[in-house]
Amino acid sequence: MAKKRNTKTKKKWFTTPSFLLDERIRFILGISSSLFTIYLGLAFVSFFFTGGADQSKLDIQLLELLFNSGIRVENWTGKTGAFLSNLLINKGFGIAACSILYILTVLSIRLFGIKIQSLKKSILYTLLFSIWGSVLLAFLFVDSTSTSFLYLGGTHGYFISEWLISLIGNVGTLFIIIICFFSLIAFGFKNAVTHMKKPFKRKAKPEVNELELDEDEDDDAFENETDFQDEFIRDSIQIEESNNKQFEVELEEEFISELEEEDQDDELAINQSSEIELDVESDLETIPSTNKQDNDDIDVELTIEAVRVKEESVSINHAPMDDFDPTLDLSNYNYPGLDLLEDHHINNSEVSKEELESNKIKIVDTLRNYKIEITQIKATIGPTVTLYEIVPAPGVRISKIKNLEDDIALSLAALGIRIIAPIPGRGTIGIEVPNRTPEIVSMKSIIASKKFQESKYALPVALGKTISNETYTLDLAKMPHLLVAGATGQGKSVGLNAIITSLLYKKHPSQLKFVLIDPKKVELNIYSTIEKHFLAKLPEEEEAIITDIHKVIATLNSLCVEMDSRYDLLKKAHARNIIEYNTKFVKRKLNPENGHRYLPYIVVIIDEFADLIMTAGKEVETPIARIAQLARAIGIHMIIATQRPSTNIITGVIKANFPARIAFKVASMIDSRTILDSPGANQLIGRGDMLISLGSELIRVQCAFVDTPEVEALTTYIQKQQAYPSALMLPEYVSESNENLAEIDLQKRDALFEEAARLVVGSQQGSTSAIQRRFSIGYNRAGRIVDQLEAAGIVGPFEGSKARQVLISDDYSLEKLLSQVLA
Ligand SMILES: Nc1ncnc2c1ncn2[C@@H]1O[C@H](COP(=O)(O)OP(=O)(O)OP(=O)(O)O)[C@@H](O)[C@H]1O
Repeated sequence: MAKKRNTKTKKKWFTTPSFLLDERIRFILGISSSLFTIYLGLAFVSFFFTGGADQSKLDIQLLELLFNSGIRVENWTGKTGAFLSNLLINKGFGIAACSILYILTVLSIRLFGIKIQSLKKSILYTLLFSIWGSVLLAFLFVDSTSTSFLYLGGTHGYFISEWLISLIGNVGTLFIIIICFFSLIAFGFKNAVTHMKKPFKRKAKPEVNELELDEDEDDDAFENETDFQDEFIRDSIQIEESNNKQFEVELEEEFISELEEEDQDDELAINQSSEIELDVESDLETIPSTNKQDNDDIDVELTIEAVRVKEESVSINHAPMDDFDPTLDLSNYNYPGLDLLEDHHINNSEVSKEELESNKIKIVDTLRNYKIEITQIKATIGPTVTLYEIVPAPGVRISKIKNLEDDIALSLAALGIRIIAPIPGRGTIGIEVPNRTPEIVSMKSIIASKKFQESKYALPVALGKTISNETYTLDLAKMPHLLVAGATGQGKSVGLNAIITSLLYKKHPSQLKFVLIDPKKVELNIYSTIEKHFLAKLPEEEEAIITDIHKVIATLNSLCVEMDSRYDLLKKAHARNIIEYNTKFVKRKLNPENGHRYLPYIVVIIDEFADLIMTAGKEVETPIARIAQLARAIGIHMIIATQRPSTNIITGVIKANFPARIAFKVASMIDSRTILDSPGANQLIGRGDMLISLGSELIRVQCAFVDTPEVEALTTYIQKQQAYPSALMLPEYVSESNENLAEIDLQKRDALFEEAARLVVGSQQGSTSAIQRRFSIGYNRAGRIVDQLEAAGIVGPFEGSKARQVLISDDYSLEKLLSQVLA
């Protein structure tokens, strides 16, 4: 069942010219083509009546016919219509030439963007049919040419049939025509051979042993599928009379795909559904239904018919369509332009030759003081630091140079010197020295860079520039999550804005949603205006930017629910990850009626993760770890940021699940180790200077600078455009304890139960957070008490983000109820 369809890429027989990609041109061409079809149709019809009268005029030279206005014809569509009809019918394929109208109709409809048939197959089979038809008609009505102006088989038909008759005689020609007929049917219609063989096979017994075995196996294997799929599997066994399992599975998948409105470009049989349906209807009328269980042998025909009936209803209701385009919901959405961003580096000054030279001398001298000779030194100027790469003389111990970090810093009188000894893969030792006037790397230059613009990443993030001035981009989808830490004021918020900005520049609102968690309440608020375009939130939640700790817990758990439901969808679709799933969905291989939906990426950003861990501990750590462990394949990615890089915040669980980390400048080497598992972040110079650790790699990057007014301009630009009616709704999260309401034993109620009941009734507020605050207890315990209150009938059921209804209106009723409960 889970076997994959063979996904060979097929070469396109025809590539659409670029001008046809313009919808307006397609529309105009569609109208023109439709009107031309009608015109030609009228010309043909008229030709049958007026062709005789016009014949003499049609024999004159074409140019004269067309340009001599003195010549008039009877044909309703004028000389052009008369000429075309004569050319296609009499000089071409006879009456069979009318089939060109069919091709033109399919083409016109296709130009309007509606795909009812495969154009390739329509053209091919219609042309073959015309050739065959013209030969047949010419053969049958060979004498009619002498009595009528109309050549029923056209000149082509007469020529071929005359030639065949001379070659193989009348009988031979008839046989050739019959062979061609069956060939056309056999190749043109799927399963046509089976249907044609039906009358002969009716009494023939299938090879019982093999087939019975296969059928049993398949019944077991697919017992959880619908009856209809079972039928199909039997169908595939019997049609092919083969026990080749692989092939059955392929057929079955193909069929399910058809059900789900697959774009059947390559399957003429499905395109010809009306013929199949006709076939089936007549079969059903004539063949009495046979109970399969009555017969020990497999009834080939009966099962095939059952399948066809199902196929019929599906193919009528869901004609194959073009690929689904998720961006069509907001088809007028304009991606933001570069003009919204600013050029911050206008005042940037370059590192002078003199600065480089003096640094070089100081480095060489300091090393010499410690008896370390170098053979080579090379400088690479970065935006904020310059990397001096040195090759030490043979015999120098690398650790010796490494230990001189402080001495070199002293002699250069500069902070933020970092020694990389050795530079991996280069065979040199690097000394990073901050530039006297650091350059600001503007977000604009990074977004405009070729690397970012041409990036094919699923979630492209442009972070800044490396030490060699290259644009540094990452695919967040591959990370798959990111931990960002750094002391306050070192560029973390700017870094988060750079990440969000780059995603906003590349993604359509249908493809990406952010869940923004901001306990500090100020950092991410700027994005609230793009709620209906790019944000996701809990149902009935007013604010899309989550600031309340309880809502954070509910949101994280809701993301876990979303994660589980996405996994179910992937499983149902036999897709391994979101990309495969969405590709199938876009190709219309997944039916929305079966719960399938286009899955946008969800990027969860938590700014100040420390606040959450401090207040809710495990309650946030557990869902974060769960999402981090599992969410990669289903397109949920997390970025968590903190300015407190201590081990009680960045716990082992968090670290284990966030292999990709960014460190801005931190106060101590210990902090650096906590974030990156190595020192270095303590030697950064701040203001966006950062170290990115991707597993084993450690890269120094100057973060792109994007200022608040720029982000505002960007969000305003997006906000002004057509939006979805609301933010993406995350699934409602119902706490687990709630589900087991029936199992709650009030005899084992919480010690605070009574007090909580009085609080709730007194304040007429059934909120978990109120209980939590009032009694200074954890969220879980407060949740359990509320569940017990519900079980006792004091509060109503969970209602999403709204507070629960209080069912007891006064203290008297409460005391009465409590006396019963406590008894
Ligand atoms: N990439 C950068 N390039 C140039 N300057 C920067 C960059 N990033 C930050 N800065 C400067 O540093 C200041 C502080 O940055 P930011 O607000 O991002 O710090 P932070 O780490 O988020 O601080 P906090 O944790 O207190 O919010 C900015 O106002 C800006 O002047």
